[in-house]
Amino acid sequence: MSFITDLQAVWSRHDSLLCVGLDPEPSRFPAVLADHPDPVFAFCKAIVDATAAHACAFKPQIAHFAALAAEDALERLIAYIHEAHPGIPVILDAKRGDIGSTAARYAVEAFDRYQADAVTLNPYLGRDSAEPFLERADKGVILLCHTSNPGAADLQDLDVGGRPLYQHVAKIIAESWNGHGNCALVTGATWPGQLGEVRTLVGDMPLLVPGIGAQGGDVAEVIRHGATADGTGLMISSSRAIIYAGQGEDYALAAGRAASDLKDQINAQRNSPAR
Ligand SMILES: O=c1ccn([C@@H]2O[C@H](COP(=O)(O)O)[C@@H](O)[C@H]2O)c(=O)[nH]1
Repeated sequence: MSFITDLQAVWSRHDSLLCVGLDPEPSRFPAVLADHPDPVFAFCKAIVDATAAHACAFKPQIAHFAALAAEDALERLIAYIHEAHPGIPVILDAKRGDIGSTAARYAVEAFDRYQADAVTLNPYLGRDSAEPFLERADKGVILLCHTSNPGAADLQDLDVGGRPLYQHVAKIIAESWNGHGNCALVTGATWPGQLGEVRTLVGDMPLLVPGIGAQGGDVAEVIRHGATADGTGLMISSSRAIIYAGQGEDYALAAGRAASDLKDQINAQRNSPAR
């Protein structure tokens, strides 16, 4: 199995395009974890178990672990997801990008140390910077194309020879970097027009779409502009709106309900006659 085949299988098995983001921030943890000896792992594990049935992927963001010196918790968490919820891909959101020799070490970090199924990369150092990741044909390589933040337009929308820069990124990756069929692109939910342009340029390539929930993206717009003809093609990511849905002892239950509700909202749009 590979990242892409696992993703296609879980889209169908869980009838879900929802990617659950894991961004632990201890200041937002429920009081019940205050004296826990291993709070980051315990919090994330509870969220994973409560949301797994509704998820097509998990996306831990590495800075949220590294800032806490909790890389060990991240390693154990990914191992736990593979063991307890096999077949649900883990995307390490690390946005790596560096010269080839360093990129090779980042690939070892993501795929061998952390055992991630896919990793996010910044493509702006060019093809050689992505090569150590691209050559791992069973792993997913998810490259920033049009990000969800307000400043995304500053550079990514700049006109370059009659086309915005992000469209060049989409075309180059689809036409040249995707020789192993293991590429995907990050396109933010908060920029639905650009999401639609990317979909047109890259065919059925999977798109990781952050920006639903805390950043205010619109589910209907994402499905309308981003879904493939068969109603898949998307990993629609939400972190804070799911993992901090509840503050009490039942925080994991609340996260499970938030994930289930968002999955249902997404599916209602996938099945809408207006699509
Ligand atoms: O364009 C991008 C790329 C990555 N992210 C990451 O996704 C989550 C979003 O968290 P929410 O709580 O759902 O807003 C976070 O880890 C970002 O680093 C993104 O938001 N936009």
